[in-house]
Amino acid sequence: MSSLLQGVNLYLIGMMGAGKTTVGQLLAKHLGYGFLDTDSVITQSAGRSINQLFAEEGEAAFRQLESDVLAQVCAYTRLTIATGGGIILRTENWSYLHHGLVVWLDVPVELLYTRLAEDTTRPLLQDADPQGKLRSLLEQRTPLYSQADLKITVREEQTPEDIANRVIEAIPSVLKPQVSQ
Ligand SMILES: Nc1ncnc2c1ncn2[C@@H]1O[C@H](COP(=O)(O)OP(=O)(O)OP(=O)(O)O)[C@@H](O)[C@H]1O
Ligand SMILES: O=C(O)C1=C[C@@H](O)[C@@H](O)[C@H](O)C1
Ligand SMILES: [Mg+2]
Repeated sequence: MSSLLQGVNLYLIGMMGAGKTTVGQLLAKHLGYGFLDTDSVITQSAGRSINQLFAEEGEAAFRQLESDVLAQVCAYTRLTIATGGGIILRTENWSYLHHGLVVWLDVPVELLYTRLAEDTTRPLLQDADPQGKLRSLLEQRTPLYSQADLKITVREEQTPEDIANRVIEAIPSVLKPQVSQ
């Protein structure tokens, strides 16, 4: 599989709680790739949590940091990159994402909500109706997530390892082997 990918980066996109970070780490291991998480790069370099960045600088400033990180990351190869759930919002980010193979982890809202119900680290879910918020964000974002090269629909019983394996199995369907002359 690594030889088919030829070092092309894998970008995981999808909603908060979709499993981009969890599955991305497994995929990197399977592919012999490095792993990066844009949210972690941002929080480490800013020395602040995502909640703090949203509260102190605002969402727009966070989105700018996210674009800056993505622009830097795409200069490297052999990486699996877990992105933030909103990376798909800026058109300019797509010019970077399309340098690699983009995989959408599509997870039903009910499952996202179960996973994140106790989680306080996602500022956009600090809402009176977090499940409704997830539903409306997914509705707004679905046309953007749909621009991925690959869509992996996730069911409740699938473990992160199952999902990583499904991604690996699906890669050949979007990458044609190069024919040697
Ligand atoms: N297939 C799975 N089965 C069960 N739990 C999972 C699965 N994938 C992820 N989780 C759990 O769901 C939670 C959210 O996963 P994760 O942080 O990987 O999502 P994310 O897509 O990176 O979210 P964000 O966009 O907010 O960074 C974590 O607690 C993780 O352990
Ligand atoms: O879906 C989103 O907009 C977000 C997802 C997270 O990964 C973080 O990037 C942040 O909480 C915003
Ligand atoms: Mg993540």
